[in-house]
Amino acid sequence: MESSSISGSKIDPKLVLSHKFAEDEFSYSERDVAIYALGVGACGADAVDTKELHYVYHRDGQPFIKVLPTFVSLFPFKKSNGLGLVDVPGLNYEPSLLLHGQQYIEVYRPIPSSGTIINNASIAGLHDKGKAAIVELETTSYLKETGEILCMNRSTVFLRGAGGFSDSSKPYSYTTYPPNQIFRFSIPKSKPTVVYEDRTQNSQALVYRLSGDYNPLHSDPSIAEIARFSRPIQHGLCTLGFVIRAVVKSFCNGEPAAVKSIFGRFLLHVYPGETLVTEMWLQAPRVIYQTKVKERNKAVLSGYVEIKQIPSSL
Ligand SMILES: CCCCCCC/C=C/C(=O)SCCNC(=O)CCNC(=O)[C@H](O)C(C)(C)COP(=O)(O)OP(=O)(O)OC[C@H]1O[C@@H](n2cnc3c(N)ncnc32)[C@H](O)[C@@H]1OP(=O)(O)O
Repeated sequence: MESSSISGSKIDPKLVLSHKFAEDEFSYSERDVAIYALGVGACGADAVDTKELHYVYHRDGQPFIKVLPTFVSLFPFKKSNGLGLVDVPGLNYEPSLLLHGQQYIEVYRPIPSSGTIINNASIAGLHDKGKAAIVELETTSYLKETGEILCMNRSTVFLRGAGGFSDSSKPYSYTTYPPNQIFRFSIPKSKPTVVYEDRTQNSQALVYRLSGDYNPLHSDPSIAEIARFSRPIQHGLCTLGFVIRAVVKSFCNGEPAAVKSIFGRFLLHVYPGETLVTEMWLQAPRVIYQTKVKERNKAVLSGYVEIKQIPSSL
């Protein structure tokens, strides 16, 4: 296999994997946490929801607002040069054809409602899928004040048209992490433990982008068309935020600090305004989930959440 199908999309694995990102620092406030929560639909169905108001408001005098575990999925976007996958030597691709493929998150301690974070990023994987290249960006985030590790994000991007860079008959595939780190799961055939339905707003992506992912694929009809969609699509991480909020509500009594790790694979795009129906199966300590878009009856996301302690009432 040699060069790729889209001109200008040439990948040099050696160069890509040897790239070193500069350390990044950024701060966030409770306002950022609340805007994120609204962007992933918190209180969207019920403004006084007792399991959600604490994400956006100091309910009953609580000193800090609570932070959804997926808030940390924003951290890789806080790089000084934006997305983090631009200006990587040897990584040439057509940006309008980039799609978010998967997200894996580990949260090691309670997420503060404000703080200063230091990010360390590296390329953790590169795969040649022929029609596409897959790149995995791993970002470990530390609390600046104490130096403690807070979380890790592994973001997988699917670069349509950028595959075909292997120089042997075996497709190139490399990761820096052990394959067993991500739990292999299949969607159970049994009846789900909980089914949760949530309608996204027509303006959902326009609200979500204010949290820091300004890719015009999610806001600009002409860019969406170049990317081969009929209209702007929802950010994958916005959909993931909706789903994990449903898991926290259904299995953690609304307590976001109960979440240990999260995995999600984006199976198909979501258009803002569509209804997400999430089926969840409790397989302690995990909740396996699959989300479908009701209007098209298509699966759009599946994965699992690992929970520290399942309430005994479940
Ligand atoms: C700072 C971090 C950067 C983060 C990125 C930020 C940019 C954000 C962009 C978005 O939010 S885009 C919106 C969210 N994403 C989507 O809507 C994508 C939805 N998924 C799809 O449309 C499809 O799944 C796909 C990605 C186009 C792939 O479908 P396709 O039919 O082309 O693939 P297959 O033929 O089934 O498989 C080929 C090969 O690739 C592997 N694979 C398939 N899907 C994924 C995936 N989602 N993630 C990772 N890998 C995937 C699949 O296993 C096959 O590999 P092999 O099994 O053959 O080895």
